[in-house]
Amino acid sequence: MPLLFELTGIRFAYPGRPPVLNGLSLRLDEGERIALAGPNGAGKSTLLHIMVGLLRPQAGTVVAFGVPRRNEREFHEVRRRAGLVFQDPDDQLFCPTVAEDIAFGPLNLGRSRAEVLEIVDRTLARLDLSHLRDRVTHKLSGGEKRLVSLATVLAMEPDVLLLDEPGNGLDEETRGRLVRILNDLPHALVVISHDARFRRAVTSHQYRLRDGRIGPSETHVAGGAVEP
Ligand SMILES: Nc1ncnc2c1ncn2[C@@H]1O[C@H](COP(=O)(O)OP(=O)(O)OP(=O)(O)O)[C@@H](O)[C@H]1O
Repeated sequence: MPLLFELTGIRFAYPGRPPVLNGLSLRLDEGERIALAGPNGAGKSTLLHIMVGLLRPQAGTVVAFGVPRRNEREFHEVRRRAGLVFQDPDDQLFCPTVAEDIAFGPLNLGRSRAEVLEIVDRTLARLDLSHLRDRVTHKLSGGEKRLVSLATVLAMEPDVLLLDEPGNGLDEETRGRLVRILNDLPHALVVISHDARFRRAVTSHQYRLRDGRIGPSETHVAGGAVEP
């Protein structure tokens, strides 16, 4: 079985800025669940965007689902199979209502109207969000938007979830619910989070992005089980 993702020697700099990522390598295997931590501005979001081809590295290779990906056509399939939940839900949600936002992806994939209605209801029920079905998206609370963002991605039935700070702004109870939801999903995961407890709850391996590269989290290196 090929690796889901294999990034090697990635170098990326925003125009006119020093490199954010510099010689970064990362592998994600089938069913694997990894967390990424690291200081603000270390390049964690940038990395997820590179994985799905929203940004192109200046050097290095991205192999996704066993195939080297370089151009837009090659990344198109990656974006269908790897569902990216953006750090800011307002980047994800753009339809008038929650149901329309969740329907957008599957409709774009050519699913029939009847299938899409079924997917919308099933996805909302899976996340315990059925009560939000006909709400106006931009009037949802921050936490509700975050969960609806996840719903829009799950509705596309991806193989891998790439989650950028999915627990941000959620109250304790809702964050617990998100942990249960994520642990019930069969997907491979890459989760960015500054919350060590959340990372430990939903992933099995933790890495730290610093100085443009990924290494094991300090606590793993030190052999300790407890993170600050
Ligand atoms: N479009 C852009 N143009 C120029 N610089 C950018 C752009 N987007 C991000 N950056 C810069 O690149 C660096 C990495 O940003 P990125 O969002 O990937 O970091 P991060 O590790 O996800 O941070 P955080 O933990 O604060 O979310 C930051 O210094 C950021 O200011």
